[in-house]
Amino acid sequence: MTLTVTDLSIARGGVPVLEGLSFTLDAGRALILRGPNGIGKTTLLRTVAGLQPAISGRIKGAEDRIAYAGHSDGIKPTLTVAENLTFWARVFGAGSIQPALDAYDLGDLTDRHAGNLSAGQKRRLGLSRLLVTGRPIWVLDEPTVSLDKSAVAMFADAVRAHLAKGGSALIATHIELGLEGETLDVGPFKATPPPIEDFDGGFL
Ligand SMILES: Nc1ncnc2c1ncn2[C@@H]1O[C@H](COP(=O)(O)OP(=O)(O)OP(=O)(O)O)[C@@H](O)[C@H]1O
Repeated sequence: MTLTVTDLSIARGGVPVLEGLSFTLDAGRALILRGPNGIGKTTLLRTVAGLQPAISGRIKGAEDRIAYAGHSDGIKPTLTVAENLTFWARVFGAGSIQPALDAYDLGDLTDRHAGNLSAGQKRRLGLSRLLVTGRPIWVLDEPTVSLDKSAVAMFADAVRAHLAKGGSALIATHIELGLEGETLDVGPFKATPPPIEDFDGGFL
């Protein structure tokens, strides 16, 4: 099923950031979001993931189908790596955590408390969580932050495998991931700032 975003306008902190944005994301495809810092990529991903409402527009095909990985790793520091994945697998009703451990080379860290992992290891654990959700649409915000070169390759491999199985991915990133897919520059959709209605010209 295709994710369809139509004429979407979104705000952050009450301030419009993007307007008139439309795109589709088909099964088996990746869409890479580009745009400068502060343009509204995170706001767009949060809106698509259902974490905040849009000002206007429509999002179709997202209901109960999205796994979101934002800036925070979303891990539970007092649980071990294996316990974290088992927790999420139970939440989503998924099976074995082994494929997730294998994909991100976490096998030697299974009994380590997540709070004691390095930043890159935490990020690998956070991304491995996607694999136990069973959700078809991955919505990912700067997923490679803190990852070294080999971990970036693990991530790209995981996304390719997900797409090959009919999943899809919407990814905001500033780096080149080497993934096949389309790119959407959100810059042209920057919202027009609202007029300042109570400005007192006499102040000048
Ligand atoms: N909690 C908040 N309250 C008010 N404004 C915010 C909040 N978080 C972000 N903003 C503002 O909303 C705008 C869009 O931010 P957003 O995080 O969506 O941009 P981005 O494109 O993801 O940026 P980056 O590439 O730096 O991650 C920015 O101007 C930002 O300063």
